Amino acid sequence: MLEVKDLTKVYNSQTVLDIPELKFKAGQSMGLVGNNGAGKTTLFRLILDLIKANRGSVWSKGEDVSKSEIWKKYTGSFIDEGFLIDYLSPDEYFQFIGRLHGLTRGDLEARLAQYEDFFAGEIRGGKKYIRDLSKGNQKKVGVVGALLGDPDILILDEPFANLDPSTQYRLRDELKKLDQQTDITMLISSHDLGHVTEFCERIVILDHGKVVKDIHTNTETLSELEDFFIQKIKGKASPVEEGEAFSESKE
Ligand SMILES: Nc1ncnc2c1ncn2[C@@H]1O[C@H](COP(=O)(O)OP(=O)(O)OP(=O)(O)O)[C@@H](O)[C@H]1O
Repeated sequence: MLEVKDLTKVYNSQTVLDIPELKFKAGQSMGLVGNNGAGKTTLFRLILDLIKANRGSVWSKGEDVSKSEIWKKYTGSFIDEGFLIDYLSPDEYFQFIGRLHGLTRGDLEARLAQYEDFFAGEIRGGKKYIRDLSKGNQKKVGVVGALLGDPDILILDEPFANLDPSTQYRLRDELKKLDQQTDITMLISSHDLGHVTEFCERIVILDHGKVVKDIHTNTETLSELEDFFIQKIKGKASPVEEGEAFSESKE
């Protein structure tokens, strides 16, 4: 479904991402974790063809994302506010996204109605431009915008950041529901280990641009992750742990 091959990104002579191989099968949900600067956003930007790799490629349903546009139709994503059109109101923005996906007004309203609780009455029907919304409310607009096209692949960079606790739980439940009820492939980065272990069947840890753990989520995963990051503070975390890689036969 989605495959990263021998992917390298270098900034200022420093290799910030180096992933020999990473595969996601259709319907899989992956939580991407790692400390600040680990390379999570860089990986997502490369998958979305927003930046150019120094080496390697990303393949979506058999197409090289840097050489094809087809994947854009079935991929929903929200990386940061740069994805928004800040001089529009949220409703205008949703209408714009709806038109991109060929949704009728009725379809759009039906899809937006599902997120009424998530919006908590602060997003729709107002006169504010997106640029005047709080960071958390901008995030709500971006995340829902990414979901409106009913994507096969969903990529969200730190969707829980800036959201109040109640909204974080709402979003977590929405993503969990999506994971359980659809065949969507989700790649979600987060600094909240609890949220991603709650609904992602697979957790990948990036450290200094490398995949150092690739875990099938189980009841021990949260404590394994906590232990990994605690060991990092103590300077004891191991480099790439051989044999931990997610089985390739999953693909
Ligand atoms: N445009 C750029 N120019 C130079 N260096 C960059 C650029 N973009 C990212 N980097 C560097 O690449 C590394 C990885 O950054 P990235 O944003 O991918 O990390 P991250 O895991 O998403 O971090 P965070 O958790 O803080 O969001 C960092 O050292 C960052 O400074």
